[in-house]
Amino acid sequence: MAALSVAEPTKKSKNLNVVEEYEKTNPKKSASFVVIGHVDHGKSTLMGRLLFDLKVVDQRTLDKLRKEADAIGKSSFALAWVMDETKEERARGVTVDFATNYFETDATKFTILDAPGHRDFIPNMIAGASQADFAVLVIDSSTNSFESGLKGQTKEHALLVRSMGVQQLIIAINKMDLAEWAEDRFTEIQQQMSAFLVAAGFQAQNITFVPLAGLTGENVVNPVPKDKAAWYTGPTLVSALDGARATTRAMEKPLRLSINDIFRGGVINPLSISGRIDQGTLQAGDAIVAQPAGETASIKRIEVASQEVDWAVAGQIVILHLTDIDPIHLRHGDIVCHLSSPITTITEFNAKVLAFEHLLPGFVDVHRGPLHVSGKIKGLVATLDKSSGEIAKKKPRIVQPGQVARVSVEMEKGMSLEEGMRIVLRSEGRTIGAGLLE
Ligand SMILES: Nc1nc2c(ncn2[C@@H]2O[C@H](COP(=O)(O)OP(=O)(O)OP(=O)(O)O)[C@@H](O)[C@H]2O)c(=O)[nH]1
Repeated sequence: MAALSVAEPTKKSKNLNVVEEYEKTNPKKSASFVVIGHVDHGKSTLMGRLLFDLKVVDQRTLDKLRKEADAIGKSSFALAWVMDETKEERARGVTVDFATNYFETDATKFTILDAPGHRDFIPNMIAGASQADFAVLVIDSSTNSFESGLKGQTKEHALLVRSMGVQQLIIAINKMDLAEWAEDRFTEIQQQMSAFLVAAGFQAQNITFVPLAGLTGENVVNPVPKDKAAWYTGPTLVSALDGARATTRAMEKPLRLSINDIFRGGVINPLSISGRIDQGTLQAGDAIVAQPAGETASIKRIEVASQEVDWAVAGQIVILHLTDIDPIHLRHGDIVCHLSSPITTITEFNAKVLAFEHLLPGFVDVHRGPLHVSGKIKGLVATLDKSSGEIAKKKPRIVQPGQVARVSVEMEKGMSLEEGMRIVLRSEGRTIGAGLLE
């Protein structure tokens, strides 16, 4: 008698044309963004306000947070805690996902990547920015705050997301209540920021400025009343978010999904992974390989936003339940590909990077998403013009902070990388540069 197999049979693929299936659904646009800005400029409060006014968070939750905040004499923090609250909620649920928040408007499904308020903000921000379609830069407009932010993280964050390939910015000029909704204050900040951002390589038409107040809510979801700011006729934050250009969904490209989380040992789903599909499509029954582990598996079931689905496309964050896999070698940060078109694993590359500190040939850690490998900058190929990308100077001896340069890098071990991927160079725990693989 044949031995009984305890393994569940591999699910048969329906062999769908996923791109066609997707088009049939007449899909809503979807977009993801990071929230950046100097400490205390109001990032968390603004996102809390947005989620509350869009009714993602209900009055009861906010009342509860208000009570807790009042109890420690910090009533204004209730809105800022909304993001943490939704995170915790999710952590208690079954479909634990990374620290993101979802919301929808009539036009768009949004993902807020990298909820602000993390202690270790820069590395998180880099990870978030490397997946973002655009960034919301929050600036405190009140007296002296904008100015001190400029010396602090306002510029640094803007440069950082630019170097990670983010091209669109929404500038939330916040705390306008404290600036008494003064038009000249808004204009002053807008002019200074525009000059800086254009010099940093953003195109003026890709930057939208919105005056608002996260704490009191004007111009976030609801327009500012005319008696407060008759001079402003532009969009609210939500309409600016809706107006952001649609994601270029790289659906036709080979599947690439960076593993964000691995869940082992469930009874129904012994091995599941989550992550965002950066490009390509997938469907139940697909044969996949995680690189560089080289671990193969079959997709048994797919979940998107807690719903079981037959397929998923670039831009979606998915949970994949896998079979036929030996999970030992799977790692956070591995890239899931179709078995038929795996990503290459390389040990050398050229990259276009923005320097945060002086760059010289020498040792660096190369980070891609959550993974990193030791390596070295072999050579400084050229410095580049920030806006045109043309060569400014060949073989510089050193690259200054703020400059963009092409560098050649060698790694001690292979990493799965390909053109267009975003990498970060760190040395002694500090980010010294970030950019794109060429
Ligand atoms: N008056 C006024 N105060 C605000 C506004 N938005 C935020 N604040 C206050 O500014 C302080 C900082 O707000 P947070 O939302 O914690 O700032 P953050 O940028 O998220 O701070 P970190 O996460 O620590 O970087 C809090 O006391 C808020 O209540 C606003 O629109 N008006």
